[in-house]
Amino acid sequence: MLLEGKTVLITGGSSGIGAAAAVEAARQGADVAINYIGADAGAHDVVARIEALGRRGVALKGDVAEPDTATAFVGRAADALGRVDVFVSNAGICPFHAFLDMPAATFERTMAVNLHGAFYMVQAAANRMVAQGGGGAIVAVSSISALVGGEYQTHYTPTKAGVHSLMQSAAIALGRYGIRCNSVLPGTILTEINRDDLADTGKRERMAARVPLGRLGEPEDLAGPIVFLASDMARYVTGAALLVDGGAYVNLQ
Ligand SMILES: NC(=O)C1=CN([C@@H]2O[C@H](COP(=O)(O)OP(=O)(O)OC[C@H]3O[C@@H](n4cnc5c(N)ncnc54)[C@H](OP(=O)(O)O)[C@@H]3O)[C@@H](O)[C@H]2O)C=CC1
Ligand SMILES: C[C@H](O)[C@@H]1OC(=O)[C@H](O)[C@@H]1O
Repeated sequence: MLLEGKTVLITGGSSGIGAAAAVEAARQGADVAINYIGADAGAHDVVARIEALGRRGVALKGDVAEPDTATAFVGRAADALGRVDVFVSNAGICPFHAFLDMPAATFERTMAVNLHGAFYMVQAAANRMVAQGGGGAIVAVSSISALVGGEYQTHYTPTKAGVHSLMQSAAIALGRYGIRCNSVLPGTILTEINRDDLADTGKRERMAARVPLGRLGEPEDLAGPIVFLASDMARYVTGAALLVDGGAYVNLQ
């Protein structure tokens, strides 16, 4: 098991990629704490799946856009589970909208959740790891959207580029403490975040058609890469970004 005896904290763990990563971390031997903002039923289901694997699970509600949520989540999770070995910054939103009439509130909320939230959470987790000693691993869920654009994502893609950049700089700042920082860059993964957008069958088929592996992703497709980067198997990997997109990015023609 890749994470035996470790404790893993994941933001946005109540659904989609975060939920899949939480359950896989438990399957790989970790106790897991998840943060979420509203989906009590989803969070409780993930905790039940963690406990069914014989591990401890904790769900803590809070808005990652609020700086205090970060210290509260890391502190309460560490109190419950003992320490913080792995931190996965995953919570995010993508309210699709055209550029020219993008409401300021939509732009600012997307920045606050996706980028500011990641910063506060990673900072709080890193401070805990430094204080407890022994190093650690941080994995941030960025996106293929850190590298390419989207017409209805002009507020969103900069946040994903920012998260990718945050991991690069944090890798330098935290290397001396033995804390590794990496990002995963998912392609299009079928989750709640894009359920409405991909209800457009034409768009969904066009998106799938550009994937060399022939399908859009499932949340479980991210679980292995996240666990790998979190594990000691990746002990000399830091500041790296791992595309998990079925080959979509390289498919120019
Ligand atoms: N799906 C995709 O195609 C891709 C997704 N990503 C990224 O993956 C990450 C996870 O998204 P995905 O699994 O797809 O989407 P989901 O909508 O399924 O999951 C989003 C998670 O984030 C939580 N969340 C949202 N806002 C907040 C907040 N303010 N504070 C705390 N938690 C919050 C949600 O909690 P709750 O359930 O309580 O609302 C939920 O647990 C995001 O960062 C996204 O940008 C990257 C590339 C592609
Ligand atoms: C939510 C989108 O479908 C998804 O988000 C990303 O980051 C990917 O690039 C997809 O566009």
